[in-house]
Amino acid sequence: MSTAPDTAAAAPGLIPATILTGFLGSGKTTLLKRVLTETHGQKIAVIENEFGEENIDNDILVSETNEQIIQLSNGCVCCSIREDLRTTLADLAARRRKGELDFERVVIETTGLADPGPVAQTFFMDDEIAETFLLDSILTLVDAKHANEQLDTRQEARRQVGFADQLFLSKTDLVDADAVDALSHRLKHMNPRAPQQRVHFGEVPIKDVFDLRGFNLNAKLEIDPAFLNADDHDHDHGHDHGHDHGHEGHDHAPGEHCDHPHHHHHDDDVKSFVFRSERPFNPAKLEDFLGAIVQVYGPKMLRYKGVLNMNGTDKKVIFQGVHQLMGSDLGPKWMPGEKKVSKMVFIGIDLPKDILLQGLEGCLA
Ligand SMILES: Nc1nc2c(ncn2[C@@H]2O[C@H](COP(=O)(O)OP(=O)(O)OP(=O)(O)O)[C@@H](O)[C@H]2O)c(=O)[nH]1
Repeated sequence: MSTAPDTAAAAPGLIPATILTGFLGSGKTTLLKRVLTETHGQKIAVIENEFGEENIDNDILVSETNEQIIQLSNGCVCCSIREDLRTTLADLAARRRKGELDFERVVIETTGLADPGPVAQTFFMDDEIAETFLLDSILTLVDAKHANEQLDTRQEARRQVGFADQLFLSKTDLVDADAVDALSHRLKHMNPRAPQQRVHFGEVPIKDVFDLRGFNLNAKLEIDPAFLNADDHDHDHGHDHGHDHGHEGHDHAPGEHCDHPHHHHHDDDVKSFVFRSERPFNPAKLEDFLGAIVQVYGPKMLRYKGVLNMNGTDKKVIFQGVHQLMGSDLGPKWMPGEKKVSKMVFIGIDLPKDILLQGLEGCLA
């Protein structure tokens, strides 16, 4: 059933790789999930890089597809675990050669705070990787509802736009047409090279996602002279991660194993923490509590998501939000024997962790 990609002949033996990026909550997983569930006959290996230690996207993705999903957690793929990405790619290629794995392409979903530059570098810096993989393109999701603020305040968001070979504008349904046009105009100024396309809940034809061959090293060098200078990647162009690199007082610091702490700015204000419980939630209490919390802290709540055990259903409840906007879906059933543990991750700026954790505790049935 498997259809060989028609561009395979152009690059015999090289496995195309796509980097999927975009700020927190911009719709990366939504788009990827659509791509994985579409019947295109292609086998895709997915490398997921999750912020924080909980692999919630995995639960969302794996539940409905049977693709090969590899998790890179406990760090951000663009810095502290870049070596993990290299070894993961090398390992995937080796297992494919041995016939243990069967896939035609790789998608790397970065964290919403990743700088795509160093991720892309991996494909050029290492001979083994360069001889096996071909960086097809960097796709960047832009959240039409929140992009202006993100671009104003977050360097990562700007760099993600700058590096894109293709820009997808998500959530245009949440803003009026003039606002989308204005955003589009702004993006055009930032990256005139990347075509823009509006996507509604990740709905995009597969031909607009794969085999773009948009990655042009020269174009990358234009925006980033340090691009091929791996050791320097976080010096010269202000690799200004807002995320947390394992300094005191931080919980579940995503960059705990970062071995270049001196390269990073230490005024990191973005932190994450996890709520976990084996007791089910009372849905009404939870809704009231979260509704009240987002009224107050919404602007600081960059991203929150979880897989919840909720009274009244035998299915997992997939819950997520960005700032004041939140929503939930019913996922697959809990498997027999599976521990019904609710997990929620919050990523935000100066969030009142204790208030949130205690409040959630109070919503348990
Ligand atoms: N209204 C609207 N919501 C969308 C659209 N695309 C995605 N969403 C919602 O936005 C939220 C975030 O989507 P995800 O796909 O999880 O975003 P993400 O970029 O993977 O998030 P992180 O991995 O946490 O950075 C979810 O609730 C989606 O259902 C869209 O086009 N319109």
